[in-house]
Amino acid sequence: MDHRYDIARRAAGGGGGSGNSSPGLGAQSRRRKVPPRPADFKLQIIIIGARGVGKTSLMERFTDDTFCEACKSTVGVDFKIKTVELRGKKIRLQIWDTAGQERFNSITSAYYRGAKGIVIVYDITKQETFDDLAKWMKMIDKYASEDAELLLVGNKLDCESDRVISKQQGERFASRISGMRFCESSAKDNFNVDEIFLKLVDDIISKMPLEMTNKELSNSVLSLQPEPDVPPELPPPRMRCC
Ligand SMILES: Nc1nc2c(ncn2[C@@H]2O[C@H](COP(=O)(O)OP(=O)(O)OP(=O)(O)O)[C@@H](O)[C@H]2O)c(=O)[nH]1
Repeated sequence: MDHRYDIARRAAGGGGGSGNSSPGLGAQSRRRKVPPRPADFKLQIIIIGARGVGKTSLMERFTDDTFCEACKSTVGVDFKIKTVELRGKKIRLQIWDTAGQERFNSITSAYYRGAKGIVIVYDITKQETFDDLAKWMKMIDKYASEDAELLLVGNKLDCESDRVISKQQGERFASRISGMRFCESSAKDNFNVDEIFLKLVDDIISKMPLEMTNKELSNSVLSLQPEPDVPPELPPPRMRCC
């Protein structure tokens, strides 16, 4: 793990309150929690890729440090929030997990536009999930913002003995697309998971104009708004449970 990346714990209560309370205040006041410092801005990241490659597992490993062996397939979209600190900024990440099944493409495509970062996942043990990458790239070309950062991820690295896609193949694919990064991960073994998201966020903020990272962003697409920002024509995302 690269220690430049410092994941902020969402400090609900910030130390339990008792250490910050005046002794003369009543029980009600002693219980009052210190509000966490608000995030400086918000970023949306979307995870795409074929069915069963581990999109939900990567998201849940990153946000909750959990792994589900037998997850249900995502229907439409799901999301999770995580706040991180990078380059002295507190960033609220809204991570959108999309269904890999083709029949949901018309729903999931609506979430591409607002994403500043896109994680494209394949399964290193399944050839067809790698072959599908061209299709996902077409979706990106059609629906995503041109300046979105792209990261290709070969997941299920713990299944090395079943590997059919070499690391070089993944690297080669990514090298053909301008600015696309590549890495392999295991949501199961928690390998490279934080790195995927934090590197992507670091890339995004390093390319943002300084004034956007420095001051209030009330008029920008990155401004803090009530969550989630569901495209207006869509129903709210399904809250998935394993
Ligand atoms: N061995 C191994 N299994 C994994 C890993 N990541 C996910 N899985 C398993 O792969 C299956 C599918 O994982 P999901 O996270 O639901 O995949 P998904 O891409 O979100 O699937 P859809 O929602 O159908 O698009 C589950 O049984 C997971 O437990 C991994 O890193 N290693």
